Amino acid sequence: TPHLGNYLGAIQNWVNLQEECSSVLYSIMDMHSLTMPKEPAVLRQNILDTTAAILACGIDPKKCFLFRQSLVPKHAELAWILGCLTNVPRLLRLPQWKMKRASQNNEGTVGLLTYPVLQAADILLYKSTHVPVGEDQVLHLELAQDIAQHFNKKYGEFFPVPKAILSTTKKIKSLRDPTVKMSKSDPQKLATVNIADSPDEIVLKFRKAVTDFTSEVTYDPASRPGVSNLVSIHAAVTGLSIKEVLHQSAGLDTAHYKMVVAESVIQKFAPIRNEIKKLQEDKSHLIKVLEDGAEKAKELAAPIYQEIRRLVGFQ
Ligand SMILES: Nc1ncnc2c1ncn2[C@@H]1O[C@H](COP(=O)(O)OC(=O)[C@@H](N)Cc2c[nH]c3ccccc23)[C@@H](O)[C@H]1O
Repeated sequence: TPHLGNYLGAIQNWVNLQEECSSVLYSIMDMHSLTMPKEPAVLRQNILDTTAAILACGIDPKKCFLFRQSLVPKHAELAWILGCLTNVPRLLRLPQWKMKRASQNNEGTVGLLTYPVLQAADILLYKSTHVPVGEDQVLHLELAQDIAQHFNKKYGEFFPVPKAILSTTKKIKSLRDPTVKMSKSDPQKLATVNIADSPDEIVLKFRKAVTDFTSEVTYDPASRPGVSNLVSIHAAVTGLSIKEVLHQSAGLDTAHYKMVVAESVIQKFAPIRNEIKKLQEDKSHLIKVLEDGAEKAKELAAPIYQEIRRLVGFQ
């Protein structure tokens, strides 16, 4: 299920975008998910849980395309074509490869290495013009832009060069190591707050959050990354500015402040958590949402992919 970073850096904006834009696609990236080893039963459950969470956050399949990536096989087909336009050294330089490969005994898989190419295919298969992402994904989007330009140069102007819509929320950091981003794949259970966590889990994770030896609450990400991360989270979930949050917290020590932030997170996600639980009970509804969305996505992709086949010489 999504974590605080996903919600504050991404999903919150997605809900607004579906209101503002006429053609918006959101996808449960189950093929990307395989890049980190998973038991089949776990993956199956994650797909449904993520869908329930996304719907509970306010994504409305009537206002957007919401679908499961692997139900639209053209993502993989296009990734192959785009992979043939991408240099291996470029992929080897990407920080996510280096980081995640380290967690696989430094023996990353082909899937992990070429994952950003699949991401480019996710975007270009629909001739997308704008991609809402957090700043951690900027390098991947730059790769998609370069691949689009490379394709256009080789085969003639075809893909729009997709632009990032960057979220205003800064990267949310791990609660155990505030120098790295909060991440789904973090092996430390206390590092990542999921939006469906129980109040007790949320309190525990914030209580154990790594800060420093100064008890005052200040915002200085460079020299005090731990407490500054808490301030960022507090501001983002309450909708207040950093200044307002600091003003409210004047006089608190970090131990008390952690509980204030935990409480604000609990408050923010209580209704979403209840809605997730309700949606999880209706598995067939979740499956149908993803299948209906995939049919719509396939229709949108078909003529574009047909043209790509012609351009590269498959037809
Ligand atoms: N700690 C954090 N703080 C703030 N924002 C964060 C944090 N962690 C994640 N995000 C944002 O959440 C979205 C999904 O993140 P993923 O890492 O699953 O997201 C990823 O790993 C992508 N490769 C998924 C993907 C696959 N295909 C695509 C095509 C277009 C856009 C995205 C994709 C992202 O917007 C990300 O910026």
